[in-house]
Amino acid sequence: MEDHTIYLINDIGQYEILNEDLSGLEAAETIREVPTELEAIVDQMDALTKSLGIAELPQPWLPPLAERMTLEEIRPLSFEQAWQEKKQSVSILLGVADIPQEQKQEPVSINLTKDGNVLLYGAPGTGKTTFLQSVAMDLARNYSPEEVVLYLLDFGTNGLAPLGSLPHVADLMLLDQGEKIAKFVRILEQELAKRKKLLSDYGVGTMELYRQTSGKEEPTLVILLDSFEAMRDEAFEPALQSLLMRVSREGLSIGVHLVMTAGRQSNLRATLYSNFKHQLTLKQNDSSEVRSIVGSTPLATTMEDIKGRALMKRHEVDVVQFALPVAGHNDIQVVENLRTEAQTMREAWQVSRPSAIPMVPEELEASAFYQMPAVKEAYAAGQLPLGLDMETVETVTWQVAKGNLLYLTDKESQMTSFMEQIAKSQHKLVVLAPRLHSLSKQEGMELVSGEEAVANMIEALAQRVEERLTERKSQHDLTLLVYDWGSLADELDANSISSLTFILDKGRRAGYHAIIMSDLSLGRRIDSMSKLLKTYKYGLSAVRFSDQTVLSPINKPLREQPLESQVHYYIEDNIASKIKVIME
Ligand SMILES: Nc1ncnc2c1ncn2[C@@H]1O[C@H](COP(=O)(O)OP(=O)(O)OP(=O)(O)O)[C@@H](O)[C@H]1O
Repeated sequence: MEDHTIYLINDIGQYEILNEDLSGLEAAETIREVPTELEAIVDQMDALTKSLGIAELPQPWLPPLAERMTLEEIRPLSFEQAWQEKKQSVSILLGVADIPQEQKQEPVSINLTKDGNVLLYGAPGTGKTTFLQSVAMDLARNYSPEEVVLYLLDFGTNGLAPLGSLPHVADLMLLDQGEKIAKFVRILEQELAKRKKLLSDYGVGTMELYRQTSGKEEPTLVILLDSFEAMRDEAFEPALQSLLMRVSREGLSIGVHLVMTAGRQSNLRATLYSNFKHQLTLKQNDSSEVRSIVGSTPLATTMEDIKGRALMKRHEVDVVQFALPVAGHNDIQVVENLRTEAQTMREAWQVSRPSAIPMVPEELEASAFYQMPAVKEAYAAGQLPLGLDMETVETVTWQVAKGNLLYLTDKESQMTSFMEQIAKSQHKLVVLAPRLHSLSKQEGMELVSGEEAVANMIEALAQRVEERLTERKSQHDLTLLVYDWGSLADELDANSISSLTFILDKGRRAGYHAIIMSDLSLGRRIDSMSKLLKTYKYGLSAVRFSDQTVLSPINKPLREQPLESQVHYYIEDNIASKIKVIME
């Protein structure tokens, strides 16, 4: 509290009071705050103008931008209705811009069809993930899943997960799903190539012209990527970076767009970020970082520390408050409401949804495999399903026309398990096994073991093959299973081996097809049957190519990784691919 008393200091240094204390404060019992003169005058004028009934003049400036707003508050809409309407282009509503020099605040949108890609930077916790949530919700409410398809790459803190159930979302990928991301890259590469070809077939330069000339339409694909920097040093990084580069460069004309967030511009290559027409930034710790993104502006040093408050270069650099995707008093409520609305949209969309990135299950249970519709169909059609293609997830079956199938494995348990799988087929089966084996007799198959019995069976079969060849019967009649050739070979004499070689070599033309299971000792054997097997280019291998020399396709990987559990090589026409099998 200030003391306004004026004193005279006399010759002997004493204080003499010169004025009277007019504050009246001595009378007050407790004094907490004294109004300033300005406040007292303002209060007095306020009371006076009210008592005289004088109306307030409008303020010459707009109130400051709201710190929280939702998309719905800026532009209310019903998604059911919006999905029905045909639109010329795809745009996203970001929030509201403050333009004090023009005394206005206005909604800000970005037209993806026209401008392509968006890149938002920001220090940690400034609102990057929320921005992507809003972009996804705005797109989902305005465009049907037939018009816009979203791919979500969530390398941050799972912030995009609540959007997963939107019917527009083809798939959601997390940082630790490298295999899925690698597959996503391949799928998108194919999609880009397909779209470019569509345009060239019709001799047009944009998707809009393609729509007009062909009468057909492709959905706009939007890739939302949160936390660009987080993918550093991941195995998929080079492939994904090169895809992002391609999309940022070529995506505009073919309707594939990128909306991405990152911390700092210096973490990206200039060749990448310069392809983004719109680069925006939330608060940064360093104002020079802000200037390098939006250009020189005094606003760089005065950015307020408000969540979702950004700078965006339009005609000038403007301050923009991003809208929240949905209402909610706190983050938990926002996430809850996001989930609910995404689910409501999913239920409302009864038409087909975009295809997810096909992935085989981490662990393929035998029971689940046999329940798969495609597997059931294959068995019903008389085929033998071998496993699921790792890339397409389609069922791979034994193509009898391609020849006898060689199965190489160093585990007997895998041979037994494969045998059970074969026994479920409708083929007429004869199994030749060594004396010691762990096979149990299965319905529908004739199990022969022991030297004599096997030798007799081989002679009988060889004779039958001769007869059928003369009778010109070539229809698939019998499947011969040679179980554990490595052990069986040691039990057979030269005659039996030569007859067996004859059955395998000539039997196919007589409808006698064979599956041969062997351990890796096959590589060292020099009998006629083993020599024949070593010429096979059709088979399954449970071991790496670097561990065996029998099956050696032309596309052998240079640096071969160990095979993951339940993954085998499937070699057809000397080309290898990976399949997931139920053999463990
Ligand atoms: N537009 C907005 N309006 C109001 N609050 C917001 C807005 N955007 C974000 N927030 C709030 O700011 C906080 C951080 O948001 P968000 O997680 O999106 O930031 P981030 O930059 O992605 O963080 P990180 O760097 O940790 O990934 C959250 O509490 C969120 O609710």
